[in-house]
Amino acid sequence: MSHTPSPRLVALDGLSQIIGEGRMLSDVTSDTIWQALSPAERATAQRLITETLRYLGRADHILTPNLQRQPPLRVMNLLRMATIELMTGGAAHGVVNEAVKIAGRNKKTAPMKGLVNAVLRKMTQIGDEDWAKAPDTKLPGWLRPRLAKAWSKAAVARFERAHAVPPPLDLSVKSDAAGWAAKLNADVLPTGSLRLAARGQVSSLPGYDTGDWWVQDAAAALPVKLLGDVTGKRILDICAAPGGKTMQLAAAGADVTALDISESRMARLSENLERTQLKANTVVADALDYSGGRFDAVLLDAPCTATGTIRRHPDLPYVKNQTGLDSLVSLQREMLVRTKDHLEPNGLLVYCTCSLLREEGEDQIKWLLSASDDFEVLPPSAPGLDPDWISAEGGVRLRPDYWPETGGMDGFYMALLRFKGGTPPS
Ligand SMILES: C[S@@+](CC[C@H](N)C(=O)[O-])C[C@H]1O[C@@H](n2cnc3c(N)ncnc32)[C@H](O)[C@@H]1O
Repeated sequence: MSHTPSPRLVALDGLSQIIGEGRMLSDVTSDTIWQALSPAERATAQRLITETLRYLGRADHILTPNLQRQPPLRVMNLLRMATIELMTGGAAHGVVNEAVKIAGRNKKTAPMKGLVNAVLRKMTQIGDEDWAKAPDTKLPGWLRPRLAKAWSKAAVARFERAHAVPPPLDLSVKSDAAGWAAKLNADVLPTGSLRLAARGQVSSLPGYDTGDWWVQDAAAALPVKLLGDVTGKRILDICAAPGGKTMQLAAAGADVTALDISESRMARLSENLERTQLKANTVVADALDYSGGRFDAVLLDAPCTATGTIRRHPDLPYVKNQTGLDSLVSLQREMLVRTKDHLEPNGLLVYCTCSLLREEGEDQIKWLLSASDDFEVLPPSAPGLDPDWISAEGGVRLRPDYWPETGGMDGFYMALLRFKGGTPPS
């Protein structure tokens, strides 16, 4: 008898930790039990978790009329996972049997084997149309009203629609976008990123080994472009890891210093630089303590709720909360103010966050301008930048419901500012 755990069981444990304990998927997958799975099994377990979280609202809508009362969370998660597998092409017999077996393996859930079997058999009768008609997964209570107030209820429904669609694969290329688009059968987006329709093993695509491109959502690639021509400029990239923006800056000819507090994430940045044969000075430090002289430009990609990336990371709504938001807003403000110590007079600052919340975007720039006379917002310009994206205070607001016909984009906020020079040192 094999002692290796099944991917479905590992996925169920992971799911319960994400939904029940607010652990991040990236954290869960680093547990030792995941190392006992083969790479293909790990990919299956990860896909099961991601899809269950993505379609959880739909699964609950279909499951609820078949349940007299809500079963314990682990059983509910087992039913959700199996239902979603059934509705996305899983073989009925195998999915139902395995779910019943998993229920039987745990003392607490074993008495509910019959329920799991009966409910899932009903799920095998649900047609594709009913599944497609079921409502999208709703954003959580701490986030939904806030986003509705900022962007309207209709916009939030469109965000939820966008979150239900698996995102395309976007790449940033070192050079020759058109040539790489032809080799990879990709489209060149208006902002210059490549978009591949087909998903698959990224590392087996042409150009991966030679480091000609890296994975980066089109929205995440825009902040660096606001800096214009960076050739020969000294640029401090604060909160740089794993290095998507560092690589863009280095590829564009800047002399980059990449700083991040996390040693392990910085190790990934170094690996990425090595693969792409790009160069940057790397510093592991707390941005609030760093004093490394003055630069021509600073890019601050501040830590945030990452609510703009929910379509890529459907675990985020379970992991982040209101308390987290409040402390992130304070940290972002401290980091913004500290950029004065790193900028030459007239130096440029790009502030950005992958958040859908005004609190971490528009409001931060408004706050900075009201708290200090040292900065002014400059009009943003970049290839493909739609004037409709420009917000009242002069930043750029990107949302997951933009570009719906070509596969959407991550939510992001960015603003370009000029440092006027500040108070001369006494
Ligand atoms: C949004 S991610 C950066 C993504 C990166 N700029 C890119 O394009 O690949 C935010 C980063 O902020 C870093 N971070 C969080 N707090 C920090 C601090 N106090 N000082 C420096 N870096 C910090 C995290 O380790 C994380 O890598």
